[in-house]
Amino acid sequence: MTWLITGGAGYIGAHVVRAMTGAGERTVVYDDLSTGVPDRVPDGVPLVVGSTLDGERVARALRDHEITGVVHLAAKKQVAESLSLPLHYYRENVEGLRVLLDAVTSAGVRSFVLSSSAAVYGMPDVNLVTEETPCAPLSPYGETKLAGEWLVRAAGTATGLSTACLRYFNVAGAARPDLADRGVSNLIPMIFERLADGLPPRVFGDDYPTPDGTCVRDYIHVVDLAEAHVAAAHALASVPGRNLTVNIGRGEGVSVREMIDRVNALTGHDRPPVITARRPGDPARVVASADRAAAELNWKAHLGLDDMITSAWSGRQRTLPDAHRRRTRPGHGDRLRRGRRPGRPFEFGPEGAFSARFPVPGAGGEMCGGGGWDPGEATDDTQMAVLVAESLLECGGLDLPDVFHRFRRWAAADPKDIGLQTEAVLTGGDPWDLAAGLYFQTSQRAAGNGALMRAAPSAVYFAPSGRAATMDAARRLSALTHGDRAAWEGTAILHELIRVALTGADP
Ligand SMILES: O=c1ccn([C@@H]2O[C@H](COP(=O)(O)OP(=O)(O)O[C@H]3O[C@H](CO)[C@H](O)[C@H](O)[C@H]3O)[C@@H](O)[C@H]2O)c(=O)[nH]1
Ligand SMILES: [Mg+2]
Repeated sequence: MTWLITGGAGYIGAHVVRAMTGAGERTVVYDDLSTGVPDRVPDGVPLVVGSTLDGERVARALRDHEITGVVHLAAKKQVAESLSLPLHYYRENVEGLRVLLDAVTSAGVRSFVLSSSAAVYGMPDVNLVTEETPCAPLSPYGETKLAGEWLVRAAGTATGLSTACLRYFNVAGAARPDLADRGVSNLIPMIFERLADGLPPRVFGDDYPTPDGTCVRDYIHVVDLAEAHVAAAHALASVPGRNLTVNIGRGEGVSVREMIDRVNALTGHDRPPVITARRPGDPARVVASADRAAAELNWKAHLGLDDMITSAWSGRQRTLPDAHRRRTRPGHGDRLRRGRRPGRPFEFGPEGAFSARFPVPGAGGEMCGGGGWDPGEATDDTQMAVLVAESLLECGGLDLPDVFHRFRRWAAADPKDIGLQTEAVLTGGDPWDLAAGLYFQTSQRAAGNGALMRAAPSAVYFAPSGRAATMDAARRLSALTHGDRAAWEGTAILHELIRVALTGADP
């Protein structure tokens, strides 16, 4: 069979592609490259750049490559982000799936495997979660996964399409360092971040009703998870008209504290964690019953926690080497001449990636380059804007020390370009709330440009809160790197203009 793997350039997708080709299946990757990276697609596997919201492009890919099965992994997957951008999640995860299924059922595809999540269960009050445990998702993300399962099952029942919904538990690890997860929003990468920064890992609450008081999860190696897709593909092919829903976990609980201890031990650290407040919405315990997977898919996990940790650690060493190794900094020109680096969605995106994700009717244009930047490459200002956006979403609001910390880590990682003032403030080693002011006192100079250029995410984020909140946040974000009040006011005015443009409010 020939399988279309949507999201095949992503972290999990890249592993699924390799497992499927390893099992002798032909594969084609379909990915909008919003978070996927073309480098992850193996040689010899075609890559079609497109969104699943683009029914025409999907239909053509199904036809051109004579697709007989689909594994659908393309989706948004950040729980916190889904709380602030629910409509975006419904569009990408539900509408994107509906359009895809429309094309799939018209094209005569026989099998469909959906990437679902334990997030459909919400806060399950059971020792082991079976597929019969009631679904009560707690986030728009989990809702979109559950709604996706409904779409898939209904389409299967109506048309005879064989379907499998795989409910992933907590995925970790990598087959090879270059395939590792590049995100940092889950427990293992977050422990790594803290250790690498010389900080104690954080435990989000130790007063849960669990043996050591910390949350318990079922961690599954991405290589095992990928094999579960092969097993599902085979199970569907052997019995047409099947509708399967299966947990993909190990059936073994690991607490946050146990995880931190193990990471410390395996990576040569000795940093006891700090206990912080609970993260809202975290269930105490989510551990799979893996019985149905064994019975229906003849699959079970083989790899353990140590493999997950050590393989993820090797991946991190490879993708973020500069941040913690380099102490001496090359000159500005040298930095601008440096070649590729792993990065943001459109950095070095191949032709077509931008317009595929953001189709503008009537405009055939792609981004242009200049000033040492390639077309579609994220400049230093854009990189800082992304840091602001990530901090707002991950912290659930304005956390100035966190933003400054992200800026400083970015500056220390030798970015391709950085403003002189921004660099001085971020690399000087002064505390976050003093650094910009101290620099201004001695230099008496602080251009407004840098703080202005990263305005978009905070302006969009605070727009619903009104003018005062928006301008106040703008000033404080500006003040992280710029000591001059003129810079703060300029940034505040730009925020307000964006807010007015977005909401139609009276300026
Ligand atoms: O620095 C950290 C990071 C995480 N945690 C804790 O570690 C546990 C695991 O957190 P993750 O964010 O790694 O994973 P979640 O279980 O919250 O969420 C994962 O499982 C969900 C399903 O339940 C969804 O699929 C989601 O996409 C996926 O990230 C949680 O108790 C969390 O509070 C900490 O204590 N400290
Ligand atoms: Mg610049």
